[in-house]
Amino acid sequence: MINVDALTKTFKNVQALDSLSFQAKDGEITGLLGPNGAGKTTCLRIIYGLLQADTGKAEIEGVDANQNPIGARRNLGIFPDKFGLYERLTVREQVAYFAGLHGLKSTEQRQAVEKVIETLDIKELADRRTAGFSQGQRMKVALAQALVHSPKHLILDEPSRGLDVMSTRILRDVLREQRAQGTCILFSSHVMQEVAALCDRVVVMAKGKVAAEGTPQELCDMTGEQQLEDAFVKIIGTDEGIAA
Ligand SMILES: Nc1ncnc2c1ncn2[C@@H]1O[C@H](COP(=O)(O)OP(=O)(O)OP(=O)(O)O)[C@@H](O)[C@H]1O
Repeated sequence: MINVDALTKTFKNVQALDSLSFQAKDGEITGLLGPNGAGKTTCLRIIYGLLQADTGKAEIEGVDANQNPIGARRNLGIFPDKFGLYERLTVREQVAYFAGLHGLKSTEQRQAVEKVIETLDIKELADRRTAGFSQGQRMKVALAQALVHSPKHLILDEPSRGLDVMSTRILRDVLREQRAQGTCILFSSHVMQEVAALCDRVVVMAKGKVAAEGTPQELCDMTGEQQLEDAFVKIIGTDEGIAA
């Protein structure tokens, strides 16, 4: 489980997070939905230990991400907002490198790399260097890096940005498979269809706070709307920055 407890973060005079609290449970896909600038990336970066919160804490399976980032990351697969790939490495080398960072060695590492290459159906890419890869191909490599150590928690920042329909479907299938295996999945998005299609629970964020949370049906019920899109607009007070 991921537990976000009263996180605050200020950049100079911008309050990015304002006492943000929510939980993402195992075996569920939790969507962090909010307009541009709502604080989604800031929140995810604190969870994966890249940023220090001013106050509050983020815990992965009870491990504090700020106090023990290495311990927290052991349990975490990260699909970051900018996936920098090592363009001189082949896909296989790259995924193996990440497996190594997570402590997988020799046979165990080789098996994990081959397994994730097979799961994501990227055998044809495996021995190519990633320089010049398309957005969808880069996404698959980033996903392979995130999954290679079979993490119990998976965090994805705007995972379907720039992807075509086929790549988006592959991504969704992988996330559903991971959920079926009990993985705790947290992803951010400002695309409503994506959230509606995938999420068990939605945390609607605006101005660094939780504006509402619940299942898509609960969000409709609490706003008296039939369509999720209308519910979101009512909760946030505007449709600016949210994509249908
Ligand atoms: N390093 C930084 N320095 C200054 N301001 C920052 C920094 N990182 C984030 N911010 C500000 O904090 C606020 C929240 O940004 P954040 O990137 O977390 O939002 P977001 O919900 O992920 O937005 P988007 O959907 O546009 O990616 C914004 O006002 C942003 O400009």
